Amino acid sequence: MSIVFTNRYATHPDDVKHYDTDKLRQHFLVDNLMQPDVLVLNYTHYERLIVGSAVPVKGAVVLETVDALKAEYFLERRELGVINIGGAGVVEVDGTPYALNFREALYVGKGARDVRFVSTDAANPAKFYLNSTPAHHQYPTRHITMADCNVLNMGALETSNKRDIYQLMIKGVVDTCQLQMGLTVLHPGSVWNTMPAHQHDRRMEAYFYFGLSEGQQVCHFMGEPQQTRHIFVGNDQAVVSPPWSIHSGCGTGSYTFIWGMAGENHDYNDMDKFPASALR
Ligand SMILES: O=C[C@H](O)[C@@H](O)CC(=O)C(=O)O
Ligand SMILES: [Zn+2]
Repeated sequence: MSIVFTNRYATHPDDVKHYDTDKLRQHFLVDNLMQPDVLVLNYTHYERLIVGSAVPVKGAVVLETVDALKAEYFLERRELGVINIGGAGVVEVDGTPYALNFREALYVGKGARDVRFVSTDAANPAKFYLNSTPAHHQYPTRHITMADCNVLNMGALETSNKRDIYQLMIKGVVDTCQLQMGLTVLHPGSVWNTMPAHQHDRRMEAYFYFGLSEGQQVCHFMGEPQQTRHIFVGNDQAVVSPPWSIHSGCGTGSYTFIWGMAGENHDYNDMDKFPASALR
């Protein structure tokens, strides 16, 4: 197994106004996820959230620490959220195995020393999406299934945004220091997510898109509401959303995405909404 590590600094909205397509992609698109037998870690300087992945095929992928953390072990001062979007797999936390099926999640609290990812069947490997943020308190490690989580039924077919938001790591379901994560599944025929769009200057967010058919893309909208930009996103790619940015997408086909947030509070509903007519 090998490690791919990238470092991404934060941006100012006045600066981003002047970015062309390539520069927007360089700063916000994450297109190196889900590489077999690689621990992928993209360290963002937005709330120091790490966007990563582990796809174990030949053996286990181990959550090794990296020099940038200057930590004895990866979760010495961090918490971790894991969601499996592939075949059945197991996450071992200090020797305790947690079986994670498709769309199931694991919260791993600060202090876990040995975390490793394994696929149950190498021919249909698990694909673990990872978000990790700094933590200052140790909360218990928890396995969360789709049945355990809170579900929001949003949108309508008439507005092409009928979708179900599965809040896997959310206040009331699992205790975390700052991490919130969930899955949003679009109904057939619906292509818009997060419309009306919103901003939450208290928290950053990352959107990871998957389940797209061959050749399909999601056009992800970002920027300040009055100064939007777009990024075309392919399957298994993510966009890092700064606190000042809206984050919304429209697919050329159906898709699912994982959202992960970190920042000031745990109030999922404290977003500032912008109707389509307010966007520029
Ligand atoms: O702050 C919350 C996040 O942006 C997402 O949960 C929104 C979302 O999945 C959707 O509306 O489709
Ligand atoms: Zn949001």
